[in-house]
Amino acid sequence: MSELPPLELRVPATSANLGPGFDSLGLAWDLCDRVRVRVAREYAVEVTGEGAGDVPRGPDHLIIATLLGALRDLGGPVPPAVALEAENAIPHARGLGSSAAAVVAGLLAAWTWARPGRPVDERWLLRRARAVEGHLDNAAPALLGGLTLVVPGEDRVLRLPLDPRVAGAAFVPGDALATRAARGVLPPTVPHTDAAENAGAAGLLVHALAGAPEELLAATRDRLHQPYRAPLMPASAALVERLRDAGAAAVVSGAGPTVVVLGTAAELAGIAPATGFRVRRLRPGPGASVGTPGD
Ligand SMILES: Nc1ncnc2c1ncn2[C@@H]1O[C@H](COP(=O)(O)OP(=O)(O)O)[C@@H](O)[C@H]1O
Ligand SMILES: N[C@@H](CCOP(=O)(O)O)C(=O)O
Repeated sequence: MSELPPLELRVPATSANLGPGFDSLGLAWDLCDRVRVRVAREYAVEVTGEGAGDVPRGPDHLIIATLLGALRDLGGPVPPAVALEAENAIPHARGLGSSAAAVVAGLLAAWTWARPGRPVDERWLLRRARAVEGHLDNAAPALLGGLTLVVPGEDRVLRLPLDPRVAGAAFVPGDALATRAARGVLPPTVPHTDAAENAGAAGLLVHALAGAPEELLAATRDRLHQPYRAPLMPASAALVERLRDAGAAAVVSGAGPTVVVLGTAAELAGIAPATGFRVRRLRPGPGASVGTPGD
């Protein structure tokens, strides 16, 4: 068991949905959590940065629980305990994919211990991620980086072309909102006209992100989730409206309450701060990586 090597992982923040691509489109950012795991005699968890005071310190820590469950699924080896050190940069419960990043970290660590030297089986990883998360639009870009598309119901992911001029600006509010709560307010059915608008906008968004950033404002309209969630995040909803009225392609990141603006770096240079939000400038980034410390 002690032959299992210590591992170091980096996993990015992600914005899922991007407006009309509910549960299907997602983008990885250059904002990463760093995690180290090693076999230990007793559980030990050291966390700095985001969520440091809130996350569990034992086997119920999301990364450790995911790692142990996945090792069992892969037929072991399951260590007696795990020591984990995390430097968290991704805010928790703000719509930037912190839980998907943690799940991808746990799954990649499990695969590396159980199948050393073998490239990760994407279908296995996505199936496991969906079992924990319930949707894959964060886990896919967290794993692969860049812009990704998943088709709900299929454990398959496509990496889509992304114009290198595209960047982002995230407005992160102080208040948290659990994704589970934000999914809970969505209605079981939506009007046909709204579904049709979203289908068209999602297609236009793929085109805009591939090389037509001037279309981003029209391409980021959403009727499927943001209107229903607005009462849970009134300040974010008001900010989206204000930014869009001023011509910026603002959307709710994931299930919110972070607001993200998509545009070229030149367009985003003019973005002003908003009261009650921390602003973080973002660039699209690579997917998760795993190695041994010091690699
Ligand atoms: N790095 C992490 N380590 C441990 N737990 C985490 C980590 N990231 C997220 N979590 C758990 O997931 C919760 C947030 O997940 P969720 O509501 O899906 O929001 P989001 O993924 O948008 O940040 C946190 O409150 C915490 O319980
Ligand atoms: N499609 C999901 C995305 C949730 O993303 P998160 O970063 O808020 O966890 C949804 O909209 O519920």
